Amino acid sequence: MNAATASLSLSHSGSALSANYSLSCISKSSNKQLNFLPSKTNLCLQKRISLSLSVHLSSSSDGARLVVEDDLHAFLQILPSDLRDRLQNDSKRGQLLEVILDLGRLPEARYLGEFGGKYLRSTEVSVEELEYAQSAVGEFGGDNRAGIEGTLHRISAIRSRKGAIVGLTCRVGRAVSGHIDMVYDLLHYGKSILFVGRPGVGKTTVMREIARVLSDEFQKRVVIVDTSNEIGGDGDIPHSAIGTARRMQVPEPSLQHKVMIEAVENHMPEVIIVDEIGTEAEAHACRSIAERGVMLIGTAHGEWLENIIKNPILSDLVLQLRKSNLLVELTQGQIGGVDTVTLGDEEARARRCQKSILERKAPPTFYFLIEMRERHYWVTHKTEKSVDMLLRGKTPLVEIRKRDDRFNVVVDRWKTYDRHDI
Ligand SMILES: Nc1ncnc2c1ncn2[C@@H]1O[C@H](COP(=O)(O)OP(=O)(O)OP(=O)(O)O)[C@@H](O)[C@H]1O
Repeated sequence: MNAATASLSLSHSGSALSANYSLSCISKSSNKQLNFLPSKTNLCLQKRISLSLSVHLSSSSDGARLVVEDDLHAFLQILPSDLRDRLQNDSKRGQLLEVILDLGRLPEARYLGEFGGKYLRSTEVSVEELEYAQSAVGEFGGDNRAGIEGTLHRISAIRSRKGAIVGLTCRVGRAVSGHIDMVYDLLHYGKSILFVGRPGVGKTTVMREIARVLSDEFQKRVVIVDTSNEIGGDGDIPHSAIGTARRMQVPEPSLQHKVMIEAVENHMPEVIIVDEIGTEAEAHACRSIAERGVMLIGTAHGEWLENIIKNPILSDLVLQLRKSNLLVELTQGQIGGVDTVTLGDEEARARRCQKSILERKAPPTFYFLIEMRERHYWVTHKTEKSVDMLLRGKTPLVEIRKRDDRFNVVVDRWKTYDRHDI
């Protein structure tokens, strides 16, 4: 795998910066020029006077595949100056995931994957340093998250009982182009897709790229319901990483479901993108949107499809039980909060199944469910089929999508589902 890093700095003073930049490289195999970034990007920066973009390329030996763009310079500005200098010269800064600032503790940097974490100095974080960081970021919302205007970085606060900020988790946001290869073919179906995966595996980052590809390449009317401004970045003008997708901000996280419905009723979207579906109201809003024929791209916390089936709040995303008139009793199910339908002998014989089965009464809201096990290792379910198999105690067949050591996407079809194969 080849990797290249390019740094680009732009300086400006005034209210708006119009930057012309393009990045291209020559594919070794075809000798073709590949363009990764738009040749003209308008960056409206109200306050910042300089901008530094780091662009990292991860590529296979026959051509570039992934372009990762961060704005680490803006991120570093909110940190104490000694940490800023240290991270600026850090050889692993391309892998920096988060900086943790907890009052009275040593500041820590956490890196992607195998790089782990490390303390950044031997003295504790002070109140003043937390206050400085707080003043350098936008306002914290009801979900205790804030951003840095014009960037994709996310700053999350931990508060004392009195409401004072005593800890900050500062996450580096990145715009990634090329990772969409993992699911590009699925987008052609126009069906809803739910991504699940542990925190930090890259769900939001992939939402962003899907928004861009569906709006710019597929020419769809895409609306992002952006609860903490994490997909489209902080500020009223969304980041160019979402392409021409429109972004609706959410005044208060508990209103996410209302904004989802408002998006459909007022703005005629063909696609709605929503991160972190976590409440019953949001799950119902998803169903209602899907029933109106709008494609949904969403994420939820949980590692496996079974986590969603067993979660009484989210299970509506993947199944809805049918109360068959053939049922003779309803008992507490073998699967989490799901009920078991017990069939009469005749019906069980006719269906050649056990007497106790679990049934859906409607197709799942999300046609595909993707378990993001690792950044480059995804398990794809056809939700309806997999749910039916799991409810009957059988093992579904799935598709494994991963990158090989040359960074090409490899799709293994008809694989037996195994929760522990990575
Ligand atoms: N393909 C990628 N290449 C490089 N960095 C990436 C990639 N995908 C994600 N990242 C980085 O990994 C970190 C976590 O990504 P992201 O916020 O998308 O995860 P997440 O699964 O949405 O997490 P959470 O559930 O906590 O919101 C971010 O710093 C992001 O910039």
